[in-house]
Amino acid sequence: MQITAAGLSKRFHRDWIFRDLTHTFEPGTATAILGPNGSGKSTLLNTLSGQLLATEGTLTYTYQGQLVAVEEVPQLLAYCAPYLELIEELTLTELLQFHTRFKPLRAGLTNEGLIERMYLEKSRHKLVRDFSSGMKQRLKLGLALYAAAPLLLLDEPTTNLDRTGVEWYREHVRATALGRLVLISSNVAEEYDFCSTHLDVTSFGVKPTR
Ligand SMILES: Nc1ncnc2c1ncn2[C@@H]1O[C@H](COP(=O)(O)OP(=O)(O)OP(=O)(O)O)[C@@H](O)[C@H]1O
Repeated sequence: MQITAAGLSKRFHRDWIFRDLTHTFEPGTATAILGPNGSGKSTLLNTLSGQLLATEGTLTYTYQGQLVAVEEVPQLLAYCAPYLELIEELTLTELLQFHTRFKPLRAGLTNEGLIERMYLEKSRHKLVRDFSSGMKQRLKLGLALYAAAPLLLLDEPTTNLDRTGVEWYREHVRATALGRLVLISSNVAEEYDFCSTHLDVTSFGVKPTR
């Protein structure tokens, strides 16, 4: 998946959140979107993925050499963010059965295989409502990282994770980033230190890290 932004700007009411981003997010690359609280990282992530309408500028999406209409982007993306909710009335097994019907897992991975990768075997039949906040975050991340989607969006991915959870995230994000376009909104270096590009939402100074 490739996203090309030209003069991209977003305003809420009278406030410009970001202005004039011109940048191509290349397939197979990972970009960290950085900036202090309230600077517009989540807004940029949601605008780039077509979930929020830009105030000015254009976005062009391509996948495997074909233009993609903005309406088709949701089918191609996997998203993990603190403000996205899980269906808490389902057990883990039920939730995976439901979720993977419209967001399939990558080839060769079964629901049971994903449960094992998330180390949630003992919670197969537990209601998601009764998961700890760290278990919920691991589940949200597992669903996004292991979805068969060429665009991966992660907003504050280690929210609620303990040390073991952070290490789990670091291992699995690297294992699943290959070949995808990955965008990570973050303030925590260990969430994005593998990213090849850093994009500061307050300045749009785009700099490669290596
Ligand atoms: N729907 C909305 N209507 C009006 N203002 C909004 C809306 N969504 C976000 N904002 C404002 O846009 C600004 C940027 O918010 P955003 O959530 O994108 O920042 P952020 O950098 O992701 O913050 P954080 O690091 O705290 O998650 C904030 O001032 C916020 O209040």
